[in-house]
Amino acid sequence: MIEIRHLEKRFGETEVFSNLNFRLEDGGRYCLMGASGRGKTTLLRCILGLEKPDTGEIMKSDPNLSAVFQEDRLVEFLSPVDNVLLALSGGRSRAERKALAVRALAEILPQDCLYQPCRELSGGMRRRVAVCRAMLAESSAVLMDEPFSGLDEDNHSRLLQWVLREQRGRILLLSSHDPEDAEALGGNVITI
Ligand SMILES: Nc1ncnc2c1ncn2[C@@H]1O[C@H](COP(=O)(O)OP(=O)(O)OP(=O)(O)O)[C@@H](O)[C@H]1O
Repeated sequence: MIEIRHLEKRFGETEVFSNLNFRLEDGGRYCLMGASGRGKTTLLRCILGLEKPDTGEIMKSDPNLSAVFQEDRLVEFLSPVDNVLLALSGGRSRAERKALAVRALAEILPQDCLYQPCRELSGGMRRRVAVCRAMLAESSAVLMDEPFSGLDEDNHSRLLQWVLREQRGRILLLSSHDPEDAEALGGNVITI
């Protein structure tokens, strides 16, 4: 569970948002919507603890969150498989973790990309790696900032369906400008 109470954020004299209130339930799917510049990225950064709100509270029942940022933040010289492996915690053998990463990536990327350095991949492929890494990480919530930007329609809907299948009872909160994403997430829209 993540609960936001009376949240306010300003940058200097500029108010980004104020008196923001909502609650995200475990297993819930939520689409964060709002015109450009309304503060979606700032809000996600506040929830992730990367930005400090000026007033209000953010309560999390579990602090382990995973994220996809607007930029991919991949390790460029590593392959998709190795990037995803970096996010997989211990508890399983390396061979098991690798099998998990390969199986997941093979569902959303062409097979011949799995072992290429990420810097050689297209923008859309890199996006899919970033999404896969966040979804496979152990976390209680996955926060994604416009995760489908740069993807064509086919890959967009395939990746979205894959994300929904991989949710595993966690909170899913993603920002998007696309009403079809909101609909696919069950119509739970948080407007900012
Ligand atoms: N570090 C910062 N310093 C000053 N102003 C900032 C900072 N970060 C964001 N802002 C401002 O806060 C406002 C909200 O920005 P934010 O990136 O959160 O919006 P957004 O809704 O995610 O936009 P988009 O849909 O274009 O990604 C903007 O006016 C932006 O210029």
